[in-house]
Amino acid sequence: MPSPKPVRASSGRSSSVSGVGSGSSGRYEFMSLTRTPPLSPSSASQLLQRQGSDPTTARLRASESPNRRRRGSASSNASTSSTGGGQQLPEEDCMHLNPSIISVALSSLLAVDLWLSKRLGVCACEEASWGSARPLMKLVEISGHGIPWLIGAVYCMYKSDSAAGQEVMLNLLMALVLDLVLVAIVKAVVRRRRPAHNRMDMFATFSVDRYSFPSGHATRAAMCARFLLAHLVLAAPLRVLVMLWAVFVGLSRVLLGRHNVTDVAFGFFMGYCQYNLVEALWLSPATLQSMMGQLE
Ligand SMILES: CC(C)=CCC/C(C)=C/CC/C(C)=C/COP(=O)(O)O
Repeated sequence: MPSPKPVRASSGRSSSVSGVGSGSSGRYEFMSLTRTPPLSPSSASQLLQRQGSDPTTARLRASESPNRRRRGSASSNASTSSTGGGQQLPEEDCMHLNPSIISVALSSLLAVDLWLSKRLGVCACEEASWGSARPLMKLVEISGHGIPWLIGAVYCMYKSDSAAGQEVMLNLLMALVLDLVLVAIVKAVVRRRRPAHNRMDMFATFSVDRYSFPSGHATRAAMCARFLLAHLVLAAPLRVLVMLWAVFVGLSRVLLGRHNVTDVAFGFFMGYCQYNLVEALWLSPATLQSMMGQLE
């Protein structure tokens, strides 16, 4: 069952077509019009038949010849369902006029998300209300960037003098690469634009990083925090610090205007799940030896 899709009101065709279907149901009639191929005289009359409840359309219908109208209603009766008012509407349009609760809930969530994210973007530029905190936020951004984490993992693996330490760092490296790949895939599929108030002045980004869903910093922060808490022996204050760091990295994405709230929330969720994947794919010395053996 097709569900209503968001309408792009900016295209020239959209605005001219929506003018035909004014009224509260215009949006959904407009949806069905946009799916129709370029209008020929016959398809135009079919479209007009589908606008039965609209006053403008009713006037247009009145100007049609009676013969044509009779033919039209006879053929449409075969494929229509009746409405409460006794009017006949194509089944397709009936479905568009009854958007599911889920799509309404999703649209509302996205509207709240955009509104809240814009309000929270208080460090989006120097002139913003918390603009003076922007340099600090950018430091937090760097602390969650992929490059320092990759360099840090390689350095620690190289410096570690125990096999256990090297194993942990190797798996952290694998986790970081996995995170970059998964985030790039989701960003490329979803293609959600960054907030309009974001300044694209991040260092070292891939082309998919022009998209904002999910936040790569949030996935990395959640995954790395779980990784460090599970594999490093840390005193309680340090454990709290690791968790606070992860939360702050996520929060800073919204304050800097880089992301909407939902990008960060989903990023945290995705990073949390990614850690489970890392555990499942854990590279032990035995696995590594057998992999090396297969390569030789
Ligand atoms: C060695 C190598 C290819 C490193 C690539 C590291 C890199 C450029 C990571 C991208 C990090 C980044 C800017 C992610 C975007 O984060 P969002 O939170 O803005 O989604």
